[in-house]
Amino acid sequence: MKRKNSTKTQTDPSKRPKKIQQSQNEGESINSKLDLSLIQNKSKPRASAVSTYTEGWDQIRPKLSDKMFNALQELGYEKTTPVQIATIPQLLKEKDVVVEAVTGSGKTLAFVVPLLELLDKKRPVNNKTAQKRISNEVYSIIISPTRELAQQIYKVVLQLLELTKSKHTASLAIGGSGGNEVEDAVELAKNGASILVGTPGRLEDIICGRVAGKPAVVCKNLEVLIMDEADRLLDMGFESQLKMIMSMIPKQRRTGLFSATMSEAVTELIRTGLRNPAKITVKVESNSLEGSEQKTPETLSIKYLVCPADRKLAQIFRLVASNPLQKYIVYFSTCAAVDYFYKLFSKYYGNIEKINAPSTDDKKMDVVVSSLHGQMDPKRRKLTFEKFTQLDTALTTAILICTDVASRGLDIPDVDCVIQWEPPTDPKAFPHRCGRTARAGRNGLAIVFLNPGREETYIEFMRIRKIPMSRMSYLLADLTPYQPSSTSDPQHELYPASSDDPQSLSILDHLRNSYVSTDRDIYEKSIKAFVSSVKSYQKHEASYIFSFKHLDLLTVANGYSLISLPKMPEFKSDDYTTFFTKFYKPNISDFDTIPYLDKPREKARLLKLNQKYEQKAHFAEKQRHKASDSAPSDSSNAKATDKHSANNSNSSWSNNKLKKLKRAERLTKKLNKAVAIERARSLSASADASQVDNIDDVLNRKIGGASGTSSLLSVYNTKHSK
Ligand SMILES: Nc1ncnc2c1ncn2[C@@H]1O[C@H](COP(=O)(O)OP(=O)(O)OP(=O)(O)O)[C@@H](O)[C@H]1O
Repeated sequence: MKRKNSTKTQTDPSKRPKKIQQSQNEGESINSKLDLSLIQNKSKPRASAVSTYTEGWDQIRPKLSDKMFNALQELGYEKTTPVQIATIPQLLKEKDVVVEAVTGSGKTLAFVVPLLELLDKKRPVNNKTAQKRISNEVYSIIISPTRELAQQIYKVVLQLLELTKSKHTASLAIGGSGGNEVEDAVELAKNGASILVGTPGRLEDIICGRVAGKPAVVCKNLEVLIMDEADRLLDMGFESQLKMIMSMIPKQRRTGLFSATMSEAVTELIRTGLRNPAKITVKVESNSLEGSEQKTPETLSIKYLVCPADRKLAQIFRLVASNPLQKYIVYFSTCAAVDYFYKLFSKYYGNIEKINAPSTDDKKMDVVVSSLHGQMDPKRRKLTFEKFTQLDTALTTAILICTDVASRGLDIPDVDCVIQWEPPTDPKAFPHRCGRTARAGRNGLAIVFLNPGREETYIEFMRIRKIPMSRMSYLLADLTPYQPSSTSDPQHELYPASSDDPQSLSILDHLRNSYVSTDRDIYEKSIKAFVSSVKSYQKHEASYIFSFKHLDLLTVANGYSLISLPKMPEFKSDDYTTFFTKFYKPNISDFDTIPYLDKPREKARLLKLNQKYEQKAHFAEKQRHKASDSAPSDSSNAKATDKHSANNSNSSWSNNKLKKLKRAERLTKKLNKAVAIERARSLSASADASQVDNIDDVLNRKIGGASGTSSLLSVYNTKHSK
């Protein structure tokens, strides 16, 4: 892993790619074989620190306009990257393109530059033409799968429009942006925008008129359609929107599909939406895959770390401790897992809740934790993304915890390390996640955790897909790499026995005791996170590697610092006992007693709980009346019972009565409990929220385990207190 004073890299001009093979022929693959020898450089990278520089912008044919050339120089883009030198001429020559090039290789400029140049050539906007132009005309559409990526592309477009002093305009069309959709559509209908950048659903609304009742824009003179992350657009189920948009725009247009990974599904899109496209594939010569190319940038080092699921958290904390003042992205598979681990990380690093708040002075913090996932409010997503992007790692360590919503296309400068808690369910997402680091020629490290055993096959699985990985050593508590002794059990070749690294597991107990069992919000999040992650594991496309039946669920649960196991069919009844004996010795017997730390929320919860018990009590009383009305007298009942046991007869009448009586007896007991609780509540009704703990004490004593797990815990506690 890169140390703080080691550097990100810049290519020595003398070591520029020796050979870039290009084909101007349609349908022929363009193979840019790159010699990516790098040199260390002590300074922070500049925008131009692209190790894959090839030719100058002036080498592009047909030539770029002077104003575009100058704008690119002004932005610090001194040379083109291979994908740019290969793609821009094709689009300028009005050819359709399908472009596959590794992450961080500069695909955005590869379509934005020719798009602006084409519009200036084919649809110039000046005083004369402006009069001829239909006011709400759109000349170009760029489609992106996510809001964040659309916003990022939009920024690049605006920057170049401004620097080239273009009269063209651009507009952002993304769902849930917090704006008024109707107003936006009316504004577009009035003034139009030469370029629309957006997500498929929102673009479809605007183009097909779903918002304003009729199309907000006129597309009959549309020149260029770009679909970025094309395979992802299809994976996300946007095919119908894409088809609808394509049906509303002229067939005589230029179309470009871009991604770092192309899938089978894209073939159909190419067939229906593109006309004889040039296929451009930028390949990277691999050092690790001998004689072959790889599908990830050469400056990206991908490592796997094999360890049991309950050591991952400690490994991450140790990694961060051994490499502070860096930017980390940690991927989880579900939104619920992100929410939970965001809380745990923030608590662990001691800056909970300040992080995503707008007014925080991040610079004062040592470790800034933030989170991002698709179910977050769009405004918060935007804010978090911007803040993480702007954080300066000279002053702070920054950790972004996220789902795959942040795996595609996002260009966050200076991300040093990407950590994957587990491989993504869709193997295609893997290089995209890794590719959030090592962008534009900088060095970067991506680490993926693998459970020992079957999951280690993933290394070969990725190698076949031209994604090389190497092993990373397990970090010990003193932050040195683990080295097995010659006498070590072969099972512990990759990581030590838990008895040799007790700190790794004691971190989990610390988190449980300090946070999960003291804050109901975190406790509930822990359960949701675990359940959602287990479900997600079952969805792995490579299910023969990620075999659910081989997953050690109890170790996974321990890795989540759970204090109770959720009721899931996947757990056998003795799993509960195993968990509470082997992994966690609970110090809590009733989960109803865990309070929300947020006082109004806790008050509302207690009120609800109270109502629940009142209802139960009411019901119990009704049942008792019913039972005593219809039951024979005690003596006759006793007689019946005696008779029943003496004769061992199975008279259905007496059996039913007996059951009813027993039920009534149970309900009466519950009623008595509820009455006692009610009494305790009315005593504390006038008490303020600070007395909540006392109420919990009462609850703790009076209410039995609410779930199967709590009863088990009670059994466990009883046994141990003996
Ligand atoms: N010619 C260039 N010279 C220097 N930097 C460049 C050049 N072109 C692009 N970059 C920078 O490279 C970074 C990555 O570019 P971009 O986001 O377009 O990559 P990408 O290929 O689209 O990656 P992904 O597949 O992850 O979406 C950006 O920060 C961009 O500013």
